[in-house]
Amino acid sequence: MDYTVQPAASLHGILQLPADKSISHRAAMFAALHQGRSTITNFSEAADPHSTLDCMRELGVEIEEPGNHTLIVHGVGRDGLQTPSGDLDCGNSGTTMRLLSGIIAGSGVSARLTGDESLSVRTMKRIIEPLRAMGAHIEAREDDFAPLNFRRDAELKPLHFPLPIPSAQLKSCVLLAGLFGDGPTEVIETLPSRDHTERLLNLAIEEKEKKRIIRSSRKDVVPGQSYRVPNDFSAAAFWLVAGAIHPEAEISLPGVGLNPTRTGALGILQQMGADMEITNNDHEGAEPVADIRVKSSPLKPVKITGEVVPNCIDEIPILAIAMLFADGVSRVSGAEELRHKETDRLNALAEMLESAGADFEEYKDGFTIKGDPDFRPDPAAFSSFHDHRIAMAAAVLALMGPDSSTVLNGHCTAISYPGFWEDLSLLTN
Ligand SMILES: O=C(O)C1=C[C@@H](OP(=O)(O)O)[C@@H](O)[C@H](O)C1
Ligand SMILES: C=C(OP(=O)(O)O)C(=O)O
Repeated sequence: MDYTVQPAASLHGILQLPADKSISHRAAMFAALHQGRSTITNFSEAADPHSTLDCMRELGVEIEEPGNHTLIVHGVGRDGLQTPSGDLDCGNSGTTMRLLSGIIAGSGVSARLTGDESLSVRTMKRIIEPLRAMGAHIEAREDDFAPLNFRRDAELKPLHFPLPIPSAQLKSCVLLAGLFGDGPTEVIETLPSRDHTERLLNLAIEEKEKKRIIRSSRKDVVPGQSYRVPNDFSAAAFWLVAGAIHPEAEISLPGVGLNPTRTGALGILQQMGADMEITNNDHEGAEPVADIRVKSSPLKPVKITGEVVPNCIDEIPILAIAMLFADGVSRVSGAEELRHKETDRLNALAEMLESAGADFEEYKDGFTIKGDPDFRPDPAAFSSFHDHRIAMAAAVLALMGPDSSTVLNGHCTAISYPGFWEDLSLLTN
């Protein structure tokens, strides 16, 4: 479905954001691996975490959804997963496929993991290699892509694994497989990526020579996952940028997850001069949360380099929109990973910004944008590339236009943010 976006005269309101997608996936998976009942509140209503729920049910885990965003998971423990009768359909969700692969490999259950058109062309070699080194048998299309077929005939061996890319999905996959092994599996991280897995599983972490060594083994007790999932910082980022670039804006976002391995975009927007206030700092389980308020702000250009990219990987499309309205040239480098998401996000941004008439140059690992506080995007029919984050970035850009624009296939926002279009109308009316 295509969505028409009218230019916004102002943006005002308080938004109840969707629950964090990364934490929702993990809450459901880890609750299943816990022996006993977990009650998770504020579980995400988005499509991706629901792909995870469907897979866990296929694996024999009883999950109740009594309403009001609550989930009751009757965990079966590490040895209680059952061979599924059909495929495990991971839908559009890279997190589901990569994390679940670690669990499937470890548990020894034979299973076939499938995905939609987008997920079926995302590389899985990164997880196949370490899982094979641990002893899992995996067959994949072209030895890289879904469908993935898993089989195992002996206990997994522990692995000492320096992460070749700063990916939280890869880190989590290996640590989850490690949970089933007798000896400790060690993942060595040089650039920190989101650490929800370590926090929620309470894994041992050693800091050594600026590296983090994270260990998992069968000795780790999988704790019950009874807590409230914080609201999604990655969803908040769209409104933080919209509020900062729009000349008549004030937006409040209560209860947002502010895990420091996720909030690179907050620091970047602060550096750009965004007028943001953070109050009511608190915790939901192992995760920090706070309220954020943003107001219209003159923005300065910024440089984002590879070291901070893992902490703002999903926010780079919307940060590019902020850069369009900054007073000068901004640059992003070390972000080649964006080419391996739901779509090639560097290419998608290039096409979006070209249709909008922006001054943009794409590189192999990033881009430069010549910003202008008076920039007005040309009205256009923006392609979403069926990628939720590209669709939402295009919508925020369209709010700044002189006339209405369209976001094609804008319903894909439901992958992470089912109420996105309603929230946009709430702010503009
Ligand atoms: O672990 C996670 O929940 C995620 C990790 C990131 O992917 P990579 O690990 O591939 O960087 C991120 O882009 C994705 O949206 C969610
Ligand atoms: C890349 C994303 O998710 P996943 O890898 O889980 O599909 C995302 O949500 O931006």
